[in-house]
Amino acid sequence: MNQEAVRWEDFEKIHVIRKLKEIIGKWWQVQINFTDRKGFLRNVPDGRFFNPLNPICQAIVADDKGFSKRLATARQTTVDSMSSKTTRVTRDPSGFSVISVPIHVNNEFLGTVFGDGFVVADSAAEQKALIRSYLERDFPQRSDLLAEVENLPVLSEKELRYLTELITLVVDEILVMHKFLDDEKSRVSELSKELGVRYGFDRMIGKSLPMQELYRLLERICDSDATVLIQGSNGTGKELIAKALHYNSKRKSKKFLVVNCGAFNENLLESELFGHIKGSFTGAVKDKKGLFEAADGGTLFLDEIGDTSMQMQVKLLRVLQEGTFTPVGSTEVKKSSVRVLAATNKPLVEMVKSGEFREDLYYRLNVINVTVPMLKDRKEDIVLLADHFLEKFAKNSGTPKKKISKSCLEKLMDHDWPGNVRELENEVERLCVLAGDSLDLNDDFLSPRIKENANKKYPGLRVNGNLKDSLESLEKQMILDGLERTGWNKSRLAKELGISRAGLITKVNKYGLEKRGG
Ligand SMILES: Nc1ncnc2c1ncn2[C@@H]1O[C@H](COP(=O)(O)OP(=O)(O)OP(=O)(O)O)[C@@H](O)[C@H]1O
Repeated sequence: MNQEAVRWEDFEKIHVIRKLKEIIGKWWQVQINFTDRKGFLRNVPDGRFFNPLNPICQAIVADDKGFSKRLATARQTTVDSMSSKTTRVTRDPSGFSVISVPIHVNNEFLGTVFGDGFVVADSAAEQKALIRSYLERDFPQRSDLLAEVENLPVLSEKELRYLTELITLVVDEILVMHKFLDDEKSRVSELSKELGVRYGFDRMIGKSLPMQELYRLLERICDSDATVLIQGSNGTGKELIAKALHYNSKRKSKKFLVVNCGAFNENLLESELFGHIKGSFTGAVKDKKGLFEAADGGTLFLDEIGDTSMQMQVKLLRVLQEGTFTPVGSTEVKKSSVRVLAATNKPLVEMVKSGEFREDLYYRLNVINVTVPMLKDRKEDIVLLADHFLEKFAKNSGTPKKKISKSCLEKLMDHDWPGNVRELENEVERLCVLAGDSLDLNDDFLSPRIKENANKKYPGLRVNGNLKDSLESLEKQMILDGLERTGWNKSRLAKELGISRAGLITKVNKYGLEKRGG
């Protein structure tokens, strides 16, 4: 796959990485996290989790200012690691040691494996003093924390080497995973055979565990005549599943017909499903076959079944139980051998309880239940799906296939996709259209809600409201972080920020960032 995303969430699922993190935490109370190429901490549940064994670090991240300092340290360390290619052990402004090992895949910098919350033997006394004064200044009420300074893990040179080795093992695991991803596409068929992994069923795409289970279920039920109830949120692929069931069944040479039960009023739906005879109502100028008759021998897909009235539910029950129905205005009982598939995004069980849906019909429909997972619960499918939609767009528009940038794909992975696969399909199409002739799809073209959502994960960056306020808040944050990082060395920071020292001093005064007590 030439455009794999960095799958930060998946790193946590790798057994070896989990074990290594556990060991590092247990031995040295060092919390291992990942930073992306911009230095943002990833996979930090709730944004704040920190090694519970280290009470000082816990207190720091629970405090807004302390947490933002930690983020600033992670950011700066990552930026410094970008060009170094080697492990860096540095110190954050509060006195703790920080270790970061860069992750490079195919010469591309992806981010770092980042650890903090310890001190090193050589400078332990000096670091502890710094930490004490930091705690006294920022946590004046927490004298208990001062006592904990003595319990902080002090790493000897040898231990630091071990720690580096263990973190490098974490990086190695990540590289192995990326290698696997790169090779993945070319090995799809081989893998399918070796591991029994399915990348699709009919035109359905997805290789996540829930989709694998779904394919297995579909395989087992496609040839049966039993009614199937397909449940899932909007855009999860219910209709696609219904089609796949039909075209993989012995009925495939017969018709597959779809009716959206929510789109008709009671009378029209009845006529649509069962047909009518001429003159049975105004506008019935000739006899019309209903879908149950037209789909005889094939499959009828009743979409939005949760939207049908109680009267219609009685009629549906009859045709499902007896295979018979009567066209509107007729007395003739007709027979049909149709396989019925029904779908809904409504909670039918609840509706049965509240009396809005007939229990007998529910059981009659739900002989086999297929529940389609939401896209946010199978994010590993996003890459494959996006690739599939890029290919589809290229084919339909007769243009070369475009490529989604890594950072853009990362944002797609961060989004929760309330509209599921349909929303993703629309987003990829939008990206392709907005990119015009360009083959590279980058963040600029993403929908604002997806961009915003990604930014929300990074505290400190405001993306809504007044532009001037947002820029000022970002400027203030950058200056504060920089001052702390450089130990209030304004000349150095001014140089780093690319502004004059006088300009920096004006801004420091404007934002009231003068060092307290200094
Ligand atoms: N697993 C998948 N692989 C490829 N395309 C998919 C997949 N799931 C959904 N799609 C595509 O996403 C779009 C929405 O799917 P579909 O209409 O089947 O969803 P639905 O659950 O029936 O939606 P609704 O509840 O809104 O009717 C379609 O274009 C479909 O082809």
